[in-house]
Amino acid sequence: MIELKQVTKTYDTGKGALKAVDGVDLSISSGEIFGIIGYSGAGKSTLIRLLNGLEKPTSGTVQINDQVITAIKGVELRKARQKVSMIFQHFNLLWSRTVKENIAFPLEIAGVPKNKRDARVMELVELVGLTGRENAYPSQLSGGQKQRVGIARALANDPEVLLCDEATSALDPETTDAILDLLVDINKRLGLTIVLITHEMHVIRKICHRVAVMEGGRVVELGDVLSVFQAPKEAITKRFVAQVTETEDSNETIKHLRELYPTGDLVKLVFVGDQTEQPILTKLIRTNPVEVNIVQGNISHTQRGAYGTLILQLKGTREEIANAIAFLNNENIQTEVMAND
Ligand SMILES: Nc1ncnc2c1ncn2[C@@H]1O[C@H](COP(=O)(O)OP(=O)(O)OP(=O)(O)O)[C@@H](O)[C@H]1O
Repeated sequence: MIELKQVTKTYDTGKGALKAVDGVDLSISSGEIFGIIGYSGAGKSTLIRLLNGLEKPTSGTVQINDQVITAIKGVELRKARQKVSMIFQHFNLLWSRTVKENIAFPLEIAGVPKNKRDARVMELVELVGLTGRENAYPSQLSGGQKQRVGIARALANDPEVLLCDEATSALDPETTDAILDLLVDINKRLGLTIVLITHEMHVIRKICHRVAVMEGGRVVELGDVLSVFQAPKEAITKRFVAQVTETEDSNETIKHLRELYPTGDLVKLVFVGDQTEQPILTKLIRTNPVEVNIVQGNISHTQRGAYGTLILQLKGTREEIANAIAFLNNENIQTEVMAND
């Protein structure tokens, strides 16, 4: 539904030309929650402005559904842009208007008559969980409530795509989670395509289906969130993944665990997707005479399933331990012996 082909955006700065976005190819499906992550200056904001036609690429094309938005202008472009809405880090609300009036604003601009507007506003207020706060002013709302107004306003004219520009970066962790849950709910209920930019891997892990990692204007890694978390390829991706996973296998950690559990083998199990739902450990203990201790574990949940690692201490004869590991491999669990007797 969204197709970027060889998109480049160059800015003329005092010090010469700067490629903010550099040869980006992207294909985002309808109904997908797609995350773009990168550090400051990576080109995320520029890319998102290219998606809603606020910026024109220096070269390349941006297509949304069957319309190449880089090829249209004037009324046609304004119409196409109505299908792409946006929410912002600092909410961008009108401070002199109430919740209801803020949400009604895009409807007024679109020329929706007053009686229809009121009904639509109440529908949106309910959708984003603001019932009872309709007449409050933004200054009377918490950060999370302000973003709910931002979301309701963005949805007013039934967009096909919602762009989120660091939409939870100004919120505390608990409120962030509530807003992310709301975005997932809206994605499921309305089938809305969501493209979000962030520098927080937690946001990607919690709600995205796929992720693109940007560095220096380029997309350096792209994939299903679960695969990227399980096996990040680029150094920058590994740094982002490390934001939300423990690094259990540093030499120091292994040494520390060995001191705590001096006998048997320490074996790391890597789980992906459905396996985390299965009673693998119960089966292991029932079918193998080894003694099993759970030493450390870290299972995370993404929109595409769970992934994670578990470190076990396996005690028994060499043959019993080898059989237990073979059993796990047979169940499609990756294993790695971190230390043995
Ligand atoms: N209008 C502009 N004129 C000149 N340079 C710009 C302009 N907009 C962005 N840039 C430069 O382009 C590069 C990418 O900026 P961009 O804002 O897209 O990155 P970002 O990943 O969104 O970072 P941040 O999270 O800090 O906004 C930066 O070096 C920035 O200074």
